[in-house]
Amino acid sequence: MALASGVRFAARALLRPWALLRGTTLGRTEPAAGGGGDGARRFGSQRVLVEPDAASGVAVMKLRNPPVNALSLELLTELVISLEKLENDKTFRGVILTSDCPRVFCAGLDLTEICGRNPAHCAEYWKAMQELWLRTYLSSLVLVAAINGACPAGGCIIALSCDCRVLADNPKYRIGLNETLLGIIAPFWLKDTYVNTIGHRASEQALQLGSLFPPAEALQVGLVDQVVPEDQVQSTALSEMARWLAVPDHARQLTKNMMRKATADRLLRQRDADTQNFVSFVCRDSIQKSLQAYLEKLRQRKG
Ligand SMILES: CC/C=C\C/C=C\C/C=C\CCC/C=C/C(=O)SCCNC(=O)CCNC(=O)[C@H](O)C(C)(C)COP(=O)(O)OP(=O)(O)OC[C@H]1O[C@@H](n2cnc3c(N)ncnc32)[C@H](O)[C@@H]1OP(=O)(O)O
Repeated sequence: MALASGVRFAARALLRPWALLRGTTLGRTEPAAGGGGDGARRFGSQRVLVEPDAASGVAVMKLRNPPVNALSLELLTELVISLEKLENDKTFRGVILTSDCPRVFCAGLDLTEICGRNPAHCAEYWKAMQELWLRTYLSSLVLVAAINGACPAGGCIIALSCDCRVLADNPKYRIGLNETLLGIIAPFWLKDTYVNTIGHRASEQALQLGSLFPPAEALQVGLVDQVVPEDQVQSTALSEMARWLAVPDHARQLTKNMMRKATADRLLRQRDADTQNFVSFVCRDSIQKSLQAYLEKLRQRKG
């Protein structure tokens, strides 16, 4: 079901002008630096770099939307399409998601997509966010997040929808759902994903407080599976991948589906209502004011 809706979304995206706007170049293939054969060819789009390794069946997908990988509409669209491309290619069994931007894995929702925008734009944006979550949460591929930077809010959503998370041991790289501190509320499907990962009580506390966990605490609460020195994030993600790929695909995929389907179905059943909730909530004057103030604060705070 999610696959069908993903295909529909991708087709829609390709037909819609915004998918082609601002320099999006989907499906470009080019040799990796220093690379030679098929396994070293990389492809992707302007904001998502894919480095496939056909021999191992693993692709590294890098978010590159500088300066902070904010989830713009274009980035969301390109992530969905790149993932779909890998899912449709039977060569690939696993994807490592990481950042191409220094110090930041992903800054979450691109606040400029919901500040001062009209309701139709906010609705389109939120549908793209839902689609990325559904697509990653239910992916038949093994997804490992190699978290090499700060990972707040929407960044944490992406990491949580992976099967496994490896975080670089740097106190500046905090991870969590800090929505309440912005005066906004995590949607129910994100809350469910949090609860599925760290349990009810820990989620209740962390969500209300808007906690952003430094690495040791993130490990302790179960938000990430490994914390390693920064220069070992990629190699550890590859070792984790090998562990997950040692399991026969069909058994692992059916088990993943059994564990996650109910959570995804809950959103699929009320996707339109969730979109309407989001739009009416973020378009309120009071919410717009607090988002605007938060953006201003970010712009003034340097370093
Ligand atoms: C009743 C209720 C009913 C219904 C509810 C329905 C729906 C719920 C509603 C909403 C749910 C939303 C769920 C998800 C939410 C989110 O993701 S919100 C976004 C949260 N993100 C953050 O809080 C992170 C903010 N950013 C940072 O903390 C830092 O930037 C960083 C730690 C990521 C990186 O720090 P630095 O490297 O120091 O970089 P700078 O801070 O200097 O930033 C550089 C540049 O980037 C701009 N920027 C940063 N983050 C964002 C962003 N998220 N969106 C847009 N722009 C961002 C920042 O302003 C700087 O810009 P310039 O000054 O260079 O112009």
